Amino acid sequence: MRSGAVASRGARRPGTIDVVTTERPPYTPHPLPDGYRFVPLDDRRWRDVVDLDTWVFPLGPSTDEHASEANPLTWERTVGIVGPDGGEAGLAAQHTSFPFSRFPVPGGRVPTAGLSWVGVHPQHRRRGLASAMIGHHFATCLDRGEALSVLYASEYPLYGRYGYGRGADDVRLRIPRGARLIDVPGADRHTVRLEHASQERHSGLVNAVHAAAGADVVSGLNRPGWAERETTPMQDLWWDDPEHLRGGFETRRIVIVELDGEPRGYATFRRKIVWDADGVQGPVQVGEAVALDAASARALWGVLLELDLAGEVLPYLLPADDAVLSLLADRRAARPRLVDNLWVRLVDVPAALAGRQYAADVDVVLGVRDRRVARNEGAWRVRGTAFGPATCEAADAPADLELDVRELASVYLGAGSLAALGAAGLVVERTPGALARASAAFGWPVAPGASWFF
Ligand SMILES: CC(=O)SCCNC(=O)CCNC(=O)[C@H](O)C(C)(C)COP(=O)(O)OP(=O)(O)OC[C@H]1O[C@@H](n2cnc3c(N)ncnc32)[C@H](O)[C@@H]1OP(=O)(O)O
Repeated sequence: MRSGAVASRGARRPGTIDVVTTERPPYTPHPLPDGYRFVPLDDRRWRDVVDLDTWVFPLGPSTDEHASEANPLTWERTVGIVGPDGGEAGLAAQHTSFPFSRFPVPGGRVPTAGLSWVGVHPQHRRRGLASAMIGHHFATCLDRGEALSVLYASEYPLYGRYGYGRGADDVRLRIPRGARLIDVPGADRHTVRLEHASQERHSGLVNAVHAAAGADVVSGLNRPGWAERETTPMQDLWWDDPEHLRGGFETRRIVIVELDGEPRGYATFRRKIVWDADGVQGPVQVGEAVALDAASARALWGVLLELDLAGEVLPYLLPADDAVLSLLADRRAARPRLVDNLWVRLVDVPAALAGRQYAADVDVVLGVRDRRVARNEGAWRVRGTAFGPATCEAADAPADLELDVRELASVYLGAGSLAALGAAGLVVERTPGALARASAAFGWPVAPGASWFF
C-alpha cells in the first residue's frame, strides 16, 4: 500500500504545494523525552497494562478485577513506554491498535489500524509521550501497509493535531416507550426471539447479519466505517459484559427477528428498573441494532419500543441515516443528537485515495499539507469514474484544491462535504468549480459509521 510515486521537486509555484519525493523521511518522529523508551509488551506485562489502564480510565474495577477480564489486545500491536523513575507499575504510557484487514471505505476496503488504549499515567503527562506514541503508530502503520488509522476520541480536541478528522457521526436517540412507527408491509411476518446474549450461541448469527448489513445498503453500495470484529480478541472485547461497565443495568440480552427461520436482524439491549412515586419505569439501553431491510427493521424496533416497565429506549452508535429515523412517526420526540463516531487519519494518502470509490466522475489535484507524515505532503491527482475504480498519483501540476490532511480525512468516508469545509476556510479553491465537483465526488449515498466501540 505504500506509494512509490516520485515527482520533481521544482520551485514552488504560487498556489501550489511542493511535491515531495520518497527520499524524505516517511514521517516526522516526535522524540521521547530524556530517560523514556519504548518497550514491547506481552502476556507477562498484562497486569502492568491493566494497572496503567485503571489510572488512565477511572472505570471502577480494581487492578485484579480488571486483570481477570478478557484481554482484547494483540500484543504485537501493543507498545509501552517506561520512564526514568519506573513508577508503581513501571509503565508510563501505552497504546495498541486493532487490525482491520478489510476496513470498509466508500466502495472498497482498505487495511486499517484501529488505534485504542492510548494512555499516559497522570504522573507523566504533558511531556510529549502521547505525541511520540502517535508518531510510532504512524510508522508501524506504514510498515504494515495500513493506509488508514481510525479511532474513537475520548476528548474532542485531542486528535486533530495529529491529522485525524471527524470522519463519521452516529445518532443518539431517547425514544419514548410506545413511540409510533410507520407501517412497513411484511414486518408482521417476522418471528421474534428474546434471549440472554451469548457469545457461544449468537456470535455466528450476529457476525453474519452484521457483515451483510454493511455490505449492500443501497443498490450494492456499502456502509463506510462499518468495521467488522475480525479477530478473536475483537470478538471477546465486544461480547465481554463486565459488571463495572453496566452502570447498574442488567446483563446483556438480545432480540432476534427472523423470517422463515432466517435471521434478518438483531439488537442487544439491557434494562434497568426505576420504581418510584411516578410508577415503574426505566431506561432500555440498545447496544447494537442491525436489520437487513425495512420490514425487519420495523419488526425489530417494534419489539424494542414495546418492552414493559420501560420509560425510554436509548440506542447507541446508530448510523446517522439509520432506518429507525424514518420509521419514527415523530422523530422530534426522540430528540436526535449527532455525536462524533470514528475519527480517521490518512496515513498513506495515495493508497487511501485510490482505495475508495467516488460518487461522481472525478479528476482533481489536491494540494495536501501534512505536518506529521512527510510523504503525504504535496500535490495528488485523483481520478475516477462514478462508482468505479479510482487512481491517485503524485502530480507535477498546480493544486485545484488545497487542504490539510485533517480535512481530507474528515470527508474521506463520505461524511460532511468539502464545500462546507471551504465555507469555513479550511479548503481553498484554486480552480473555479473544482470545489463543487470534488464535493459531489467525495460524498457517498450511505452515511459512514461503526456500530461498536473499540
Ligand atoms: C484512541 C484513544 O485511545 S482515545 C483515549 C485517549 N486517552 C485518554 O483520554 C486517557 C486520559 N488522558 C491521557 O492519558 C493523556 O492525557 C493523553 C493521552 C490524552 C495525552 O497524553 P500526554 O502525554 O499528556 O500528551 P502530550 O504531552 O503528547 O501532548 C500532546 C498535545 O496534546 C495536548 N493535550 C494533551 N491532553 C489533552 C487534553 N486532555 N485536552 C486537550 N489537549 C490535550 C497537549 O497540550 C499537547 O498539545 P501541543 O501539541 O499543542 O503541545
